[in-house]
Amino acid sequence: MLHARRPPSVYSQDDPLSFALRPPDAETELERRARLKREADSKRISDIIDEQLKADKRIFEKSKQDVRLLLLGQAESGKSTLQKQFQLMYSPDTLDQERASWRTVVYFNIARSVKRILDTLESHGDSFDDETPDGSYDSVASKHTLEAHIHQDPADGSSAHQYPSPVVTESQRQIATLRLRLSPLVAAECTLADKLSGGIRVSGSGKGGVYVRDGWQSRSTARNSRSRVASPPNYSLPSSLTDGLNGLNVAEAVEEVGRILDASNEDVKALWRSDVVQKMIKRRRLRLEEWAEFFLSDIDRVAAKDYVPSTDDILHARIQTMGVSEHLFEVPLHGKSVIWHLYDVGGARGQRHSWVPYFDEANAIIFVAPISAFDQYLDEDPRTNRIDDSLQLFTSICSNQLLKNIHLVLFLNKTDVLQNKLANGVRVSKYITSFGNRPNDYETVVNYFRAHFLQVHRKNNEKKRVLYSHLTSVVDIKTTRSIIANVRDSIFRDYLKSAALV
Ligand SMILES: Nc1nc2c(ncn2[C@@H]2O[C@H](COP(=O)(O)OP(=O)(O)OP(=O)(O)O)[C@@H](O)[C@H]2O)c(=O)[nH]1
Ligand SMILES: [Mg+2]
Repeated sequence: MLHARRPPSVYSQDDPLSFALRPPDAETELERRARLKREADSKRISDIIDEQLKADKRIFEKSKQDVRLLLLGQAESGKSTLQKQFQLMYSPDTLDQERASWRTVVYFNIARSVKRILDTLESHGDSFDDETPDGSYDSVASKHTLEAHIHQDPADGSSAHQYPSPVVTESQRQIATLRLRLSPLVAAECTLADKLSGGIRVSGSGKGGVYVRDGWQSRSTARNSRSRVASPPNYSLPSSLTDGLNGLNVAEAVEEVGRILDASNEDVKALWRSDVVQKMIKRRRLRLEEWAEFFLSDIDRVAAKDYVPSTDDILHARIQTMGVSEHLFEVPLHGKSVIWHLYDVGGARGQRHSWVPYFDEANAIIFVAPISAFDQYLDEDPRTNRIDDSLQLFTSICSNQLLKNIHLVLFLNKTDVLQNKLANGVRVSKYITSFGNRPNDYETVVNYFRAHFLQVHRKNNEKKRVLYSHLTSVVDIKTTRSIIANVRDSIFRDYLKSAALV
């Protein structure tokens, strides 16, 4: 075999690239130095690019080890509240930084609740006949059979009935006066909604809720000024105060609403404590959300001049999520830290399409179902019972092929609200026919609903995956903290197995 001898040159004679890089035959010393410098510069740049590529690859490899947790469930189920609890546990500083911006939401929640109370009173002619025998409203309440998923008209007793009274009573006169005096606060509701949403209106937002996207906090941060202008001495607020709200920036508008609330404090209290409102609540003619009662019952504190939202206030404040918002946390594991991506989604029907792109990469889901909602109907579709909707949604999550191998956790939430409803005599069988004659106590009701969710899971579980279920009240810091620790450990166990780290 012939072995051709190569010329003793570093530049191959045949390789076109080497040929191109070959120094010119007649190179001066100056040209040689310039060429070497050029080559050194190119190599330096090339090395930097290589390093960058390696770093990107390392980040990519590392991000493959991140945990991606989806919080799913219908609107108002408690997903964002749970996200706040994660934040409180793993990134409390960021919650502190946002604290001031929650004042806008709390004021908005109060203004909206006052408006709802006044609207309901108006539809009843500002009076309420308490003499109607107990249970008479329930004769029109529709019933639901969970197994059959039958949707009927809710007619839940909240529809408007006129109680015409030829004589204006003292109580009606009082309400009419309060309505007038509270008009600046009611008018402020619209402005706050606009400031919070950045002017975005979402159709089908039910009770007229406000949707916010990720990062709304920076838009609505208001200075918590301690040197605010003193409140007007009485309640006769000039209409220019509210007319001008729209022209103010967010911080100024919130300060202005703070002044209005401070001045209206006694009127809000009088309305909230009035016999007619309390009777309507007791007889379920007026149904306020959890957060409305929470803030109205503590109006002296919230309406105070130097009000700063407490952590409890932040957990109770209500604002609807739009789309999907991602929150990053460093969660410790065996002395190292793992990045958790928490995806908090909008749960209303019109928002659910935005969840799907996150299914592929997710490691775990917490499905949040509010079991207190047996007597409520969807804002988006008033014919659908909310527990029924939760069960349908859970069915589609359990049966989704993309989610077959995902760690699945179920939170049966709002147990405190359920307890209150049952203690106040609300009977499950009025809304859910299949509940039948079972005792209307907490234990029985919880077991009944839990059994329905477990059944959905069992029927859609070819892969024999475990379902971790918890009874929760995610506004409660202490219990939620220990449940989150429990969920974290169970997710990590699966995570370590799949990462083959044990
Ligand atoms: N009392 C009580 N209130 C709760 C509980 N969980 C959530 N809430 C309240 O219910 C309201 C709705 O909760 P969110 O966390 O905003 O609901 P969500 O699931 O994020 O709703 P969307 O963003 O519309 O999908 C808030 O005012 C919460 O404070 C609970 O367990 N008990
Ligand atoms: Mg939310």
